[in-house]
This record gives sequence, structure tokens and C-alpha cells, in this order.
Amino acid sequence: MNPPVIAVAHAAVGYDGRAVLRDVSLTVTAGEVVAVLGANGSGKSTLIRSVLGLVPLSAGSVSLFDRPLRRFRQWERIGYVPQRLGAGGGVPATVREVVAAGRLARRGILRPPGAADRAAVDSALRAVGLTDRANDAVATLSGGQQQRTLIARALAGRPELLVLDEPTAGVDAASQEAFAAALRDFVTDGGTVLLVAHELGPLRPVISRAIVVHEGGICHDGPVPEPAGHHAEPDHDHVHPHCPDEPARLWSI
Ligand SMILES: Nc1ncnc2c1ncn2[C@@H]1O[C@H](COP(=O)(O)OP(=O)(O)OP(=O)(O)O)[C@@H](O)[C@H]1O
Repeated sequence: MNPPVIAVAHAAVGYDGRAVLRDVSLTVTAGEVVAVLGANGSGKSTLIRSVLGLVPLSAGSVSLFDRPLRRFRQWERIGYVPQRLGAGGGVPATVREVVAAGRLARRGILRPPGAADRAAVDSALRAVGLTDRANDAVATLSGGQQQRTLIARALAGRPELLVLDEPTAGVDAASQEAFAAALRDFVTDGGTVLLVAHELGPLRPVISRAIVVHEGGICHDGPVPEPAGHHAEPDHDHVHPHCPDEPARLWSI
């Protein structure tokens, strides 16, 4: 069995004393592509943010690469793409500049970029299909292309683990396909992925396991659930998030 990359044990998280996650346990091993699914507000983002230490746990523990989170320092091993950040932000940066920022954790801010940095940036741009837009201002790109720029920035750091919050939400079909291809390459090269998704679309064949968050717990951990009811029609590919068919013992609260 591959070593655990992420291990969450009995984690609880709350905001202002209100519990959002209760007694959540989860392990992601090297080479897996795990999708976190669930209804709006169920706590998917909170789960992945707590894995990265961006939200404190009120109980339980998280380990990354076999190290307790509080002692983990090797952040260059992890690429994180937050939800709807917007790559432009009014700054007239080019696509290449934004992607090159993903090398900072690797090379340090004082050392000029070297051949390895340039190669990593080129390969990340290629992976998301933006080579021909490298010198364009990010602000001139579509929302989907901006999202791909952020994914390329994470890939440029050559991480072992990618954590992505709704990478394909509101993203055009071409960008979704490009992202699925980039993810497939990343995993073929030995990468591990944890991502939040609403609609899997072209990502579906790349996902090895799905976790469904419901009412503060994980109510399903296994194969990607099939779309239910009218969602099973070809043009409705989003996953039913409520675990309707799971036996009660799988509901953790
Ligand atoms: N910083 C915060 N402070 C207070 N409450 C928060 C904060 N972040 C999230 N919440 C609340 O915690 C709950 C879970 O939010 P979270 O963003 O984790 O859900 P989600 O499943 O990712 O939702 P969505 O699918 O809409 O992105 C929601 O009720 C949300 O309002």
C-alpha cells in the first residue's frame, strides 16, 4: 500500500463556536485523485482548508506526508489552488509571470530564476494548454483560462500533492478538458490530488475515489457516486451529494 499523503483523524472544525465538521477521518495515499463532493455549505472547503492548516481544528489531528501538521514545513511539496481567487486582481501581470510565481517556494525570492525554473514554467503552461497565451495579460483571458493559469502556477512548483477548491466551477468546456488532461499527466508522474468539485464532467474518469460531506460528517467514501434521477441524463453530470442510497452506518453523525 502506498504511504499516506494526508491523514485526518477525528477532526472537528467550527466557526465562532458553530460546528461545521464533526469527527471527520480520512486518508489519502500517494497516487490517488480524491474528489470531495457535497451540497453547498456542507463543509467541503472547510475540510480541505483544515487539511492545509488554514482553519484550526477544535479536535482531532491532521498529518501531511507522515508528519503532524504543526511540525510540517515542506510546503513546496504541496500546490494549493483556492476557490475563485481570480488571477488578474487588477495587476497587469502576464500569464507567464503569474505561473513563474509558483516557483518562489522552490527557488527562494532572492535567487534569479534559472533553467530549471524556466523549464518548470514552460511545462506547466504546456500542461494546461496556455503556451500560446504566455505573454498575454491575465486580465485578457477568459475565466476558465485564468483558472488554468492558477493551476499552472501550482504545477510550476512541481508539487507532490495538489489541493484544489472547485477548479472547474464556472469554467468553459475547453478549459475543463485541458484541466482533466493536466491532472491525468500529473498523476501519471506520481502526483496525488485532493479536490473539491460540484460537477465532475471531464474529470470523472480521472477521479479514483469520492468523499461526500453531509451535515458535518463524511457519509460516503468510495467509488464516484453515479448521478441520480434526472441528473443521470447526459447533459446533467453533477453528482447527487446527499448519499441517498448509503446504509445508515456510513453516516458519521
Ligand atoms: N470563515 C468563516 N467564518 C464563518 N463561517 C464560515 C466561514 N467559512 C465557512 N463558513 C460556514 O461554514 C459552512 C461550511 O462552509 P464551506 O465553505 O466549508 O462549505 P462548502 O461545502 O465548501 O460550500 P460551497 O459548496 O458553497 O463552496 C457554511 O455554513 C459557511 O457559511
